Amino acid sequence: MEVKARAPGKIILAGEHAVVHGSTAVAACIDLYTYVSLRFPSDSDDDDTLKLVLKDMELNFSWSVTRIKATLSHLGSPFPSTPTTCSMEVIKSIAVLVDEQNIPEAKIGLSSGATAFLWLYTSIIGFKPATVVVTSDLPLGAGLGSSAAFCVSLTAALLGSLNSVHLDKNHQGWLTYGESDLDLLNKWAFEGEKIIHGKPSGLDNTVSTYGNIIKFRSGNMTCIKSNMPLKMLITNTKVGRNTRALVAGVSERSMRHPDAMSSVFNAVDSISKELSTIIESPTPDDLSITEKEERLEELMEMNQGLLQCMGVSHSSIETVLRTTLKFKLASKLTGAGGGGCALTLLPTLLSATVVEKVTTELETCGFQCLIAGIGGTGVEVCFGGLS
Ligand SMILES: Nc1ncnc2c1ncn2[C@@H]1O[C@H](COP(=O)(O)OP(=O)(O)OP(=O)(O)O)[C@@H](O)[C@H]1O
Ligand SMILES: C[C@@](O)(CCO)CC(=O)[O-]
Ligand SMILES: [Mg+2]
Repeated sequence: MEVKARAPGKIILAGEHAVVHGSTAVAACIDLYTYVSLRFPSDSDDDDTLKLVLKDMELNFSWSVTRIKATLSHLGSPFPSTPTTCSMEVIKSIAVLVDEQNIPEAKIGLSSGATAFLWLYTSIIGFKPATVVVTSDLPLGAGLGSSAAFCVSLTAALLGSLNSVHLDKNHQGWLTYGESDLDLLNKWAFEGEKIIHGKPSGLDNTVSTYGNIIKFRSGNMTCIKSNMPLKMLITNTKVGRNTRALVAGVSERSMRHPDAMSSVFNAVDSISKELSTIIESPTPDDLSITEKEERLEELMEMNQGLLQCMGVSHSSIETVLRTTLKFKLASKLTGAGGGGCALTLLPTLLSATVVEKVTTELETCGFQCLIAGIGGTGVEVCFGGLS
């Protein structure tokens, strides 16, 4: 049997980092996906290996199931309906299994992904041989939620292989999970994100699971129905960074300056709330589309200033801000910052010539630009053929 799953990446319109400290954030999924295929060997195959193939990275991991079982069977796996946090002790045991794979130094960042994989696989499936193949449209470690899309798509494929989920396995093409299965899936993906991020807010896995545009605060989400066109240029500075280190850096700063940082987080909370109100408010209302766009641009600039206060901007992001400002366009970093991607609002009346000019200038700096569709469906699974 083969189960395929795909989960989208995301952009954060407002509230990254502050959301880890209890502020509101607004995020939308984008139409770039991570894909997972899960295949169990037939009973006649004499196969004792669990394989993880990271196709885009040209990396093949393979573990003996007997060896994994010797390391983890004391946990009582599998426990698919009880999402559980991987303890530090178990992370260390899994790290030994991952280290044995001799990941090249240049790709060592993938070890946290491999650790999350082993935790999710053994917790949900147990000790069974299988081959899991992962591919992704998303740049890794660039602020577009690759870690969450990885955890969500993997969990979707794993849960999809169980008989306990409520899915029509004869359906041809992509299928969405029902609400209670989605809730379970999201909880497991959050446990995977904890292994990769350290202290995630849950925003990224939630938007990848449920899709749409969401407002999120302290683990609770509300879907936002946008009443205006939202076209964003995404610029990838290609400066690598790691969300875990950036999140830890903000927490350290907030321990050194608790009062000042709490004011920063409060200001971000107000920005996210105002931004979601503007997006949702009916048009024509008291504000025209252009007026709404101007307010959004101002809020994005304010949010970017506060992200600078948190210490997560980067000279490459400042270059994007300066370049887009020459064309009177507002930008902010998106995701964890420290490099990675920036968002630029493209107003409805902006001419195609200006979009082309700004894109060319950003690309001349060595950056990569794209316009993604935002706010579509979240995670999906597939058992049959895909047309
Ligand atoms: N397709 C994938 N295959 C394996 N591991 C992955 C994959 N995608 C992400 N990861 C894991 O997630 C890590 C990147 O996560 P990180 O949170 O730092 O960045 P991001 O999720 O792309 O950005 P952000 O969290 O700011 O949105 C990778 O180093 C890897 O360990
Ligand atoms: C930086 C952060 O706010 C968003 C990363 O995409 C971390 C998180 O919310 O877990
Ligand atoms: Mg991430």
